[in-house]
Amino acid sequence: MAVLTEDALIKIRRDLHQIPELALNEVQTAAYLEKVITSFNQTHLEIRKIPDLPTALLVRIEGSAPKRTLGYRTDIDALPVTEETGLPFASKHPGVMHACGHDIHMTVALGVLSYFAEHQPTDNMIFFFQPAEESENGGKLAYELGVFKGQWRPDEFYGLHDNPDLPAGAIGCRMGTLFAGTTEVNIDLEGKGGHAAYPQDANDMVVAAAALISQAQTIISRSIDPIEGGVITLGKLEAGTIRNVIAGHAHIEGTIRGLTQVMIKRIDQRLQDVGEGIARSFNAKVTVGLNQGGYLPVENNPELTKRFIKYMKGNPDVNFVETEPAMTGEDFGYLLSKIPGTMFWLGVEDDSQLHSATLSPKESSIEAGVNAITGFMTARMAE
Ligand SMILES: CC(=O)N[C@@H](CCC[C@H](N)C(=O)O)C(=O)O
Repeated sequence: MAVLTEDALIKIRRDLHQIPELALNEVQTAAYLEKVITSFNQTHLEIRKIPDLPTALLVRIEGSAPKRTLGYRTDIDALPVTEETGLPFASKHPGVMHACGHDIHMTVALGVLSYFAEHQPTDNMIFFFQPAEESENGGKLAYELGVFKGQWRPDEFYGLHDNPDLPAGAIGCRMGTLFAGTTEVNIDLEGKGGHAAYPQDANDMVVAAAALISQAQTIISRSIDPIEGGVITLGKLEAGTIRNVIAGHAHIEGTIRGLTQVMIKRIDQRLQDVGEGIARSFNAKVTVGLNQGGYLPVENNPELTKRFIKYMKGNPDVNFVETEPAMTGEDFGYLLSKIPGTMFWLGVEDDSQLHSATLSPKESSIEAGVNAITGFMTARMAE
């Protein structure tokens, strides 16, 4: 296969959209990606699998006169969301959806890869198709497995995230922090179940969980500098079995966001404090589990990002938008803490937010993204 045309890219995106898989289970997705990649010109290309991270794929293209190795990363996992777009190519996997646009990310990466497979780059290139961005820290897992060593270590790493708030095909970026760091939150409350009619003999964890959730929201409004900001979202609550049994257990899952490690640690500590307070006041056992894993703030490298922005601003075919930091998280933050690089947005123009069941990115963004990235990589290699 030659360089992917716009029609081919859209077909690939729709195929991938129909087979979304959760973190570390991206088996069909990885097989599909491999099939597409093996259809490219293989002359200078090497595909590598990682036995301990079996849904990851790495591709190396040998440069003709390499001065460096350029890395490009895409995430490949999906979310436990039931799709409500009504599209003819909607998810075929019940309860799972590419609701964060990773189908777009993968397709753009394949488009860029197809170009350089056909037009040998001067620098070496590494493409990393990364499992488990939404949870489970795929980037960190790969790094800790020693994947990026020797000829597989990029000198610089680039990656994108789609953005429904930007016009289709626009490139958004900023110097400094692009995305927040996050902490995954798991809270368990243990009390005593009982009959609905006899609360005095039980210890109701629905009421304790409700109090904890309300108090947690005061952390941001009362303990955090409003100029700096932060987020606590508790997105999942499980408790009880039936209306007339007092629940003796509740489970809460959520996420904390801050633009600096200091801020994240401060919010983490305050949530621990709230958990201890609820334990005392409800005579319950409260376990607050906090795990940042690889979701460090996404810090763009100053030198490389300056070059990136200069290229995008100077390219008349690119609609470049200087963006504000966002509270979205990304485990690319971990890889950028080890290898310098730049993360940026690709506009996909949609009324629905990321992670929503109706997200429907504009497909014209794909070819625009491929062209902008291919152009940037080519220009970078000429420096
Ligand atoms: C771009 C995006 O939506 N990323 C996810 C990353 C998840 C981080 C982690 N699992 C957490 O939930 O804290 C996001 O939710 O921002």
